[in-house]
Amino acid sequence: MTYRFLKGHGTENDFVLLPDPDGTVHGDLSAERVRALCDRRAGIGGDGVLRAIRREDRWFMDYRNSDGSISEMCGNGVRVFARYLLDHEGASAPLEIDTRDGVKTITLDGDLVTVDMGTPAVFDTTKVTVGDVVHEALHVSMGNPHAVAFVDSLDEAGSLLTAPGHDEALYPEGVNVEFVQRRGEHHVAMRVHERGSGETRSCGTGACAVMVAAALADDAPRGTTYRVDVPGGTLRIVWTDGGRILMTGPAVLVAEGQTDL
Ligand SMILES: N[C@@H](CCC[C@H](N)C(=O)O)C(=O)O
Repeated sequence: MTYRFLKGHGTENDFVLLPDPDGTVHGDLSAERVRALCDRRAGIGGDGVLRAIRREDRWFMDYRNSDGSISEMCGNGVRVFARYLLDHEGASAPLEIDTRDGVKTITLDGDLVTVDMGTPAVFDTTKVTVGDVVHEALHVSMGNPHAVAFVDSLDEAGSLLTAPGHDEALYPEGVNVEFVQRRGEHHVAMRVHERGSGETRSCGTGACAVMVAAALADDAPRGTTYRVDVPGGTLRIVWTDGGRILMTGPAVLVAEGQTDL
């Protein structure tokens, strides 16, 4: 069967988007299909799949990592998803998108897309390991799990071809690990190993977790905007007086086509 897809990215975190308004085109969307679509040599290529399902008055983002696993939330993905709804489904901002982590509100700032990512949950510190080196990391949930480790140089993250070691009991379903280097006042840079996708060029929820860890370490007043550089670009993130995280960044659709993968 041939079906429609679009390809897009947010700070080079890239996705295959599958329009499936009635939820009937893709059935259960097997992990095998997701892996085939995300394969960078034999498929379309992507860090994950965004399936767009219409549910009564809202669209639902069914997000899958490139290994076929399901995650609660994808920050870059939801901006790309919003771009699709704005450009192809007649939506206008502000708009609401349903996710496994609840409803996210989207606004526009010129070409950039802002997502209200909700309230972070901050837990105790934990440990992550790269080779023999143990790093202290802060456990932050942005709906999905993160461990944020500050380093003097992003090279300390190593190749990130394999997942950093982590506390299996704390993260029974795996964790996204961010390594952060300070670049200046309210300015950090990060690399990430994403659960289910490996090292990616950006992770929106990861950048929010990093901002939260940096703001807590800096004792920064609420309302301070942080610049978070990722290998694929820059995100701007603020922790509001109301305790919510707002993330602003690009969202681009680059291709559209038909596939029978
Ligand atoms: N790239 C995403 C996060 C995708 C999900 C993550 N790999 C997980 O398993 O939790 C983002 O931009 O937030």
